[in-house]
Amino acid sequence: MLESEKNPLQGVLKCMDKISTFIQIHLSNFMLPSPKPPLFSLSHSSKQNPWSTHSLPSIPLKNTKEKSGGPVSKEELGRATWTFLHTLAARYPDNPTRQQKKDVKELMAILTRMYPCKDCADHFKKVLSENPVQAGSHTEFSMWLCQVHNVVNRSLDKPIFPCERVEARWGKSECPERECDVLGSTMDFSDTRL
Ligand SMILES: Cc1cc2nc3c(=O)[nH]c(=O)nc-3n(C[C@H](O)[C@H](O)[C@H](O)COP(=O)(O)OP(=O)(O)OC[C@H]3O[C@@H](n4cnc5c(N)ncnc54)[C@H](O)[C@@H]3O)c2cc1C
Repeated sequence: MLESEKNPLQGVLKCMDKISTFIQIHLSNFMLPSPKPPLFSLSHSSKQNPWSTHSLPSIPLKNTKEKSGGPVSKEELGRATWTFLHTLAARYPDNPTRQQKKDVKELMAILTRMYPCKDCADHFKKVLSENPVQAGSHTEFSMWLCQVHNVVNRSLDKPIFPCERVEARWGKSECPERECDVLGSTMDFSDTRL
């Protein structure tokens, strides 16, 4: 005698079980599709990206020595900060306003508190206390910055930079329509698109 003949409900239950399994398999296929390749990639090789013909162009990484993302090293942070500071000094006006003098002093003081390398910030605080900021003119500020950079260089056994060459290294490049001018006379900071 068959099982379903013993209990007619047994056959119905088995059938429902099969239907339930079928639905579960198809639902999971629908909700978890096979992984698709990324829309675009920073890699140089189009072979790695089968969708490359439909994607945005690859962005070449400028400096292959430096990492393309993630936290920066102490050296990268230092280079970027010195680049910012020397560029700022290169654009610093011959006759700064009282506010501009105040701003650069404050910027240096902020570095001693907030520079994201605690040892460097502490060391720079000491350097500043022995070499107070001189920002009375463009030449004064860029020379002062060169000298304090040299104090840091010396402490790290790095070569001393010849400060008479600071203008050649960091000096004003061509800035069409004075767009790099630190005076701010041509910049409208109230423009929210900036
Ligand atoms: C405020 C500050 C404090 C720091 N303190 C520390 C610290 O305590 N310990 C630590 O390990 N690192 C510190 N660093 C980082 C360190 O100074 C270097 O930036 C880092 O070691 C990378 O050095 P680099 O050889 O690539 O050239 P960097 O010193 O970063 O210089 C970048 C470029 O500036 C030019 N340059 C070099 N010297 C001068 C100068 N005197 N005037 C003008 N231009 C110059 C050169 O062309 C050089 O390639 C500090 C950085 C900053 C901004």
